[in-house]
Amino acid sequence: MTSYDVYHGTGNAFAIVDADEAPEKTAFGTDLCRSLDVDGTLFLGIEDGGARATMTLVQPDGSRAAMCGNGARCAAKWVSERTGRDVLTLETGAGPRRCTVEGDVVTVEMGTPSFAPADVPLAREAALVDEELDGYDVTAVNTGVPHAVAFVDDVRSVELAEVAPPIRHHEVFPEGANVNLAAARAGGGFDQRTYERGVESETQACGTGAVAIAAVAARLGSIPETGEVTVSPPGGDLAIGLREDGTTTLRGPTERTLTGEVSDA
Ligand SMILES: N[C@@H](CCC[C@H](N)C(=O)O)C(=O)O
Repeated sequence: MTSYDVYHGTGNAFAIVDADEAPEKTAFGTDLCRSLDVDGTLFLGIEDGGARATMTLVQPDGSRAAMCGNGARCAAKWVSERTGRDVLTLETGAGPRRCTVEGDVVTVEMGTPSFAPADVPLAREAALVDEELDGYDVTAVNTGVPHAVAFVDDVRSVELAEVAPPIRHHEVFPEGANVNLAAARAGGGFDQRTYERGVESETQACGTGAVAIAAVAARLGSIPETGEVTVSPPGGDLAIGLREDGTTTLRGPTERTLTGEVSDA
C-alpha cells in the first residue's frame, strides 16, 4: 500500500505521495489523479531533514510539468508538516524555488518570468506580445511553464472550454501552453480563469498562471512594474509580488482535505 494526502491551494487540488514510497510515477500518478479527481499527483522526496525536497508533478494525461505554483505551495506545506521546517527549497524542473510556510499560508519565490521566444518556448524568433491569436490578444510568457494570457472585459462570460483549446494547441507553442483569461477588477487586481495543459480543462486556480497574468499586466503597462497585485481565480485570492530585481512571488492558502492509502497493484 502507498499512502497519499490530498491538498488544495485555492481549489487547485493535488495528491501528494512520498517519492520513496511510490512504486512508479507515471501510471501510478495518473491513476491517482483519476480516482481522486485531482489536478495532479506530486511526488516529493525530502532531503536534508526538510531543508530541501524534490518535486515531480504527474498530470492527469500522464505528462509531467516542470513547475506548478499551487502545487509548490501544497508541497511546501506537506514537507513542513512532516519536518517542522518553515523555510525550505523545492527542487523543480524549472529550478529551485524557495518557500516560506506561515500557518496555512505559503509563499513561493517564483523566479523571473520570461517573454523570450526560446524560453516560452515559441516556434518563432519574435516575442508574442499582445498579438491576435484565435480571436484573442495574446501575450506569451514562461513562469516555470508556458502560458498564454489574454485580457477580456469579463472572464465569466467566456466559454473557456471552447475558446482555450485552439490557443493551447496553437502551432506557435511547440510544447503547448496553459491558457489564461484575465479581467481587471473595479477595485484593483484581476479575475482569472485558466485552462490547463495536462489537465486539459479549466482548473479552480493556477499559480504559474496568476504570476503570468501579473507579469503580462506589468509588461503591457496596466499595473506598476513592482508591488503586489491580487489575482482571483474561481478558487480564491492569490497575492503576486513583483520585485525590483524582476523576480516574483506567489502567496496563498493551502488546505489538506484527505489522507488515504492505495494499493500498488
Ligand atoms: N496548476 C499549476 C500549473 C501546472 C502545470 C501546467 N498544467 C502545465 O502543464 O504547464 C500551477 O498552479 O501553476
